[in-house]
Amino acid sequence: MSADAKVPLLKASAIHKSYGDLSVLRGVDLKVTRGECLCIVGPSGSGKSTLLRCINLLEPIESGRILFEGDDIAGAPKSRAPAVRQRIGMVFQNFELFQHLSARDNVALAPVKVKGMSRTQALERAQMLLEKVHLPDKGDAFPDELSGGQQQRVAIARALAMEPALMLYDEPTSALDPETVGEVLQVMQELAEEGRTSIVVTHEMGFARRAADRVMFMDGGLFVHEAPPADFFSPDATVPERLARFLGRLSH
Ligand SMILES: Nc1ncnc2c1ncn2[C@@H]1O[C@H](COP(=O)(O)OP(=O)(O)OP(=O)(O)O)[C@@H](O)[C@H]1O
Repeated sequence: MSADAKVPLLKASAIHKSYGDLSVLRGVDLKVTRGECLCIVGPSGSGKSTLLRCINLLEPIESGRILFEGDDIAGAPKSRAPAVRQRIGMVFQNFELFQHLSARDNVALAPVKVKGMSRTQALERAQMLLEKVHLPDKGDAFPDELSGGQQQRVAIARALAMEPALMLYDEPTSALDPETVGEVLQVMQELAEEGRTSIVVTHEMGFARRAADRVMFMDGGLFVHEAPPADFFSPDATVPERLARFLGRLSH
C-alpha cells in the first residue's frame, strides 16, 4: 500500500456548526478512507445534510478541522473553495440540473467551463458517463422529458464528469417516485463497488445494508454509533437505545 493510500481521504475533527441559537453539529469527527462507501443515517434534523454541506464548503464551520487529501480545506481562503468542489462531487435531493440544457450538455458543461476540455471531448465523455448510469439513449433529452430517477442519474453522471475523488450524496432518492428509487440506488451501488469513495446520507436502510462499508448513526449533531452494516443492522448487536428506536426495535 502506498503512503498516499494510508492517509484518510477525508478527516473531519471536532466540527461545530450552528444556525443562530441552534447548535446543529456539536463536535463531529469523521474519517473516510479511499475506496470506502460510508452511509450516514439518522432522524430528521440530526445534522446529516449540514455535515455534507460543510464538507463541500457550501457552509462555513465555526470550529474544527476538515482535512481533504491532506489539505486543511475549511481553514483555507474562500477563493480555494471552487478548486475543492472540483474534487468533491455532490448529488442533491432535487437533481438541480440545468433545465435549458440536454442531458448530454448538462454532463459536459463543467469539464468545458471549468477544466477547459474541448467540447468534442467533453461530449464524448458525457455520452460514456450516460452509458455508465444506464441512460445511453437519453443524451438529447431535456430534464423535463426525463423521470425523476433518470434526472438523478444524469446528475450523478454530471458529478462524475469532474472525476471527483469523493462523491457526496444528500438523500438522493427522497424526492423520487418509489418506482424509480431502485434504478438510482443500483447505479450508486455499482459506483461504490467500483471503489469510488462516497458518503451517502440516506433513509434507504436496504441500500446501507447492501452497499456500505460502514454505517454511521447521527443523532443531535453527533455520531453516536458506527459499525459495518452486518453488525449495524444485526438484531443481536448492542446499540444505543436511540438507534434501536430509530431502527424500530423498541416501542416508542
Ligand atoms: N440554512 C439553514 N438555516 C437555519 N437552519 C437550518 C439551515 N439548514 C438546516 N437548518 C436546521 O438545522 C437542523 C439540521 O438540519 P439538516 O438538514 O442538517 O438535518 P438532516 O439530518 O439532514 O435532516 P433530514 O433527514 O430531515 O434532511 C434542522 O433543525 C434544520 O432546520
